[in-house]
Amino acid sequence: MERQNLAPIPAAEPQSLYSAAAVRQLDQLVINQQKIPGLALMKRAGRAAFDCLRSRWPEVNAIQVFCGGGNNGGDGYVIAGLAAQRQIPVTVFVGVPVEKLKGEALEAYGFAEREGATLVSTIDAMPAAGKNTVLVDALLGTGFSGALRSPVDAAVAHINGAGVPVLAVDLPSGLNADSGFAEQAVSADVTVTFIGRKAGLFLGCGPALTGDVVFDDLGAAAEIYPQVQGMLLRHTAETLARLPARTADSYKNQFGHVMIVGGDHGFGGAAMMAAEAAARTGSGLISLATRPEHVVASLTRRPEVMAHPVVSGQELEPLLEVPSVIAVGPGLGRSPWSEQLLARAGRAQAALVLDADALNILAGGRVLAGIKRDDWVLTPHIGEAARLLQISNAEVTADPLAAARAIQEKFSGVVILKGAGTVIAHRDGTDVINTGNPGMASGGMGDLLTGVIASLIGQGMTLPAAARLGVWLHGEAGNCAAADGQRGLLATDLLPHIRALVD
Ligand SMILES: NC(=O)C1=CN([C@@H]2O[C@H](COP(=O)(O)OP(=O)(O)OC[C@H]3O[C@@H](n4cnc5c(N)ncnc54)[C@H](O)[C@@H]3O)[C@@H](O)[C@H]2O)[C@H](O)CC1
Ligand SMILES: [K+]
Repeated sequence: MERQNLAPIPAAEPQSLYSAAAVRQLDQLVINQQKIPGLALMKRAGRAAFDCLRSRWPEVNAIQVFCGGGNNGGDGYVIAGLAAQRQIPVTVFVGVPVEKLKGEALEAYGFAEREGATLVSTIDAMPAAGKNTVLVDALLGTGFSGALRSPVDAAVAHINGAGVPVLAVDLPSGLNADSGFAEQAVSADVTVTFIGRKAGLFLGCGPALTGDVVFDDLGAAAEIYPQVQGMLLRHTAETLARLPARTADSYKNQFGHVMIVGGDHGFGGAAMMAAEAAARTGSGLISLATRPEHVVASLTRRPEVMAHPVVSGQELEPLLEVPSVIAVGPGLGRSPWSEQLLARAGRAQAALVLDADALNILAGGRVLAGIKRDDWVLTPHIGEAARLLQISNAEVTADPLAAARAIQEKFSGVVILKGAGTVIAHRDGTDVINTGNPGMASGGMGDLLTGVIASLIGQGMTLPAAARLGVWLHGEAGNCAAADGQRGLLATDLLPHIRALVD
């Protein structure tokens, strides 16, 4: 089926993510072009955070602010001054001696002092946190780098051990603004971030550390944003409207033909799961090329799926002309049989989705060596990404954006690097989708995602749009299925929710 050349779907309310460097550029543009001085920005930041604190914890009767030596600390001093002005008892941990403070941070320190905040220079001088105490983490923001140095590390541990609500200013201290990597970091109930949403808030450890993310543009004008490069678009959802509508005269071919290739000895379930996910996402025709022993099971479980027994790549060849998209990988394994199937499918005309062991075989460099395709989607998790790049898992986790882009450069196509925040790298840029939940870290979830994405491509979406919508659908279905608890969540629990979301 000729894939309709659908224009990329305009994402619903795309929210932009930025690196720390890009936010500093935005900062400077606001100061220079809008003539808003840095101190005014700091006061707005402090005010935004303070107002968020009061609205979230109206019964607060004591505030403890932990200030670092930079402008993140400066924001903290503004918060302390505002609290003191309103007779809320406030104690500030002055993390860096006042003689080392400079510029706006020093002015903000003077504001807190004049308004009567209690300033202490050691952690153990901080009062015990009572029931209605709220802690404010203003230690580190976008200026953080490297491992936490003293006394910030002790302050972070103290905050995390206090057992009372925590508001993080701009970023939870210890979280890398670009990658979401964190070794030791504040765990917050809410993070108030300014001017630009940092990518790290939605990647890696970010979602687990930020609590709710509240954004305040501090008055930055809309025309400031397009001037900054390196925008990462965070799509909360592609509009579903562009999927072909199912009308009375629809015919099954119109919704694409997906073929799943996989299911080596003992792994037939994974392949069938992907086939079922494609069916639930709305594909008209689904076929499965798998080991003969899985054909009967497949036919009994899903008679709608056309199961083909294949014992070699040669047998697979003639089947490859028919589908509009082929997903290779669910339960594929790494046997000679597996390699033969990938070698053939990898050169088929149809668009491809490669997952799981198809990626591990590709990483081995013997099968499809050197091949690059614009019309394939690779869906590695951290370990598969590390193998594709021949680097360590830790290096991938340290900078998922860079890893996803590196894979895209090496193999072309669209790369979905799965994680707490999922990164989608493609020719025109990078998207981050943060949805799903920890309950989804169980077997079969990846097989489902493969089937969903293959189905959306088969229904005519462009590969980047199918990747964005597929990741979002998969995560949202996981959230719906986990409504009554994440423990024991099974991949098959998502299937009815996928169907409901696309309907
Ligand atoms: N445009 C905006 O987003 C606005 C941001 N504001 C706030 O300013 C900070 C960025 O301030 P900056 O001074 O550049 O950096 P930080 O305060 O985040 O940190 C620098 C501070 O921290 C020390 N430090 C760095 N790494 C470590 C480490 N590993 N261990 C210990 N200490 C470390 C460094 O020595 C400095 O003392 C931004 O996040 C916002 O909160 C503006 O106020 C409003 C507009
Ligand atoms: K902070």
